[in-house]
Amino acid sequence: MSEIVWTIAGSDSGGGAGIQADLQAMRSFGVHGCSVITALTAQNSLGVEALNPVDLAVIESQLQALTHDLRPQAIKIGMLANVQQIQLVAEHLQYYRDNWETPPQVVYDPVAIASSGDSLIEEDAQSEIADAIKTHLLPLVDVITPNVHETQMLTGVYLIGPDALRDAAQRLQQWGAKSVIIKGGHWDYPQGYCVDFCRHGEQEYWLGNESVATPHTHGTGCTLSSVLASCLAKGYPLKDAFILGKAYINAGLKAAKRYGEGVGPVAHTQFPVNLADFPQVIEPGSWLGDALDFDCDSDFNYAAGFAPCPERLGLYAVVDSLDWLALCLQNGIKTVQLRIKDADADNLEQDILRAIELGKTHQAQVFINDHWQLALKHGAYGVHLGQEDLHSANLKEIQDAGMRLGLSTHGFYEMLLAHNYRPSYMAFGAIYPTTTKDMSGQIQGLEKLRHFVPLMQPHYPCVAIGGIDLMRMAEVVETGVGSVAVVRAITEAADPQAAIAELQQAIAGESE
Ligand SMILES: Cc1ncc(COP(=O)(O)OP(=O)(O)O)c(N)n1
Ligand SMILES: Cc1ncsc1CCOP(=O)(O)O
Ligand SMILES: [Mg+2]
Repeated sequence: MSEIVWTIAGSDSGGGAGIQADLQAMRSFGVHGCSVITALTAQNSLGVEALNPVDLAVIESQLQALTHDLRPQAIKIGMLANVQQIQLVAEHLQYYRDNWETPPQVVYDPVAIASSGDSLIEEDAQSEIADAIKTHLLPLVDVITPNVHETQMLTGVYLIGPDALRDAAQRLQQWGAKSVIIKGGHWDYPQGYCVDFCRHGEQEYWLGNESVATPHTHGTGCTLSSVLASCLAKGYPLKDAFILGKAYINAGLKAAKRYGEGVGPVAHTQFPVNLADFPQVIEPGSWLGDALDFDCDSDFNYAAGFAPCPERLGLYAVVDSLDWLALCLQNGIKTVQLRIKDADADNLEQDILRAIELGKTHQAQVFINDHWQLALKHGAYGVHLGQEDLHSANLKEIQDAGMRLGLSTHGFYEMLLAHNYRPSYMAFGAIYPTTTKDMSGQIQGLEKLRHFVPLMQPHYPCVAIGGIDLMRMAEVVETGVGSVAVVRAITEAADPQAAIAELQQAIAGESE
């Protein structure tokens, strides 16, 4: 545990929301949570009996103590009971931004109404509070996570459909929030589903799943924003944090129990491990995409379910020439990819044709990178595509031809997006830094690979790629991944044949 996350929020005497939920969620994601308490709410499962805002001087002293030591990578802000508290917290955030070398990422959950329906802000000052949030806080916020009611309160936009969510999110961005996640828990659109929307800069992400049938939803908003802050502190991209937050909430709702006579708390479980808890990435052309009226390009070629390939692909050589491909096959590698990045290469079609033939001669799985039309034309065993190819390649034709489809993924969001297509295998990368390709900002590391493999390997062969060599093979294989793809470990080896033999041994677990 090396990352620190602060929660600046209210205490919930009932133990289901506020600081009490935040610290539990942070613990589940392996970060150290610190707290700055803004109010001592008196509440139970039936409702809020008193707000009891904490004096500004007491909030200030907590912030000072944490500023002197325990500086955070991320801050989650929850209940701020009045305009003065908003101003004080904003002043601090501005100070961190101006004076700290690495200012923390700020996630703001603008808690206004508890799940019981009771107000969590001083009611007679609602419009002043909304103004103070917009003027002072939003310019300093990285991610704001309002629910439907809070979105309407802040923007005045009535959320009748997806375009209204887009509009409201853009307004919040215009007031300064870099990213907006609108939680659809109360939206029920389409009926029976929980759809959440994220606008990150200009990008849009929609996640959905069937609503979990439980009345015990207290603390879901606090929990989601705490998971987001924890994941951002760990360096995850927002879209991956969004996925994990939703999966954690779904698991918590399924495990939620009744305490008291009213609305029980969402349960706190662990880093999500069950695929069934993960949301669906909603794409145009999918059932949920249609239900939400997403524009769908006429040439969108959605296809799901591709021909299978062996469950464990073993050592997977990725090479850029026919000579290398032949050498790998001659030395017993059964999975090889021809990755020629120059689309105008003189002999491109000839090389692809020959690679396909060589694969057949050696009874090996030869995948063609990028050039899916030529792969189709010449009957390749399979193609390997990146996520950016998904909307341009003719997936239906690839599927109909019985050709295998391998897909690249970089993180949890892309993993779930790839899952929509039920590919033949899924690749995760880059596990380590590599000089073969610019993967800056996309290094996954072993910790994430340890999460990807148990989630996806029951459904697809999984491949680890990026910066893997003989030295690192043992720790990669230890994750359980059934295939390891390498470029330089073979092509830059002093003795490539010997390197292939050693890599094969290591992947089979036979090395010392
Ligand atoms: C096995 C395997 N995994 C990932 C990749 C990367 O593919 P892609 O994202 O299409 O990027 P380019 O290779 O085209 O640069 C791969 N080639 N093979
Ligand atoms: C093509 C690709 N995709 C993700 S990492 C990578 C390159 C892997 O090369 P190396 O094994 O030399 O690090
Ligand atoms: Mg590619």
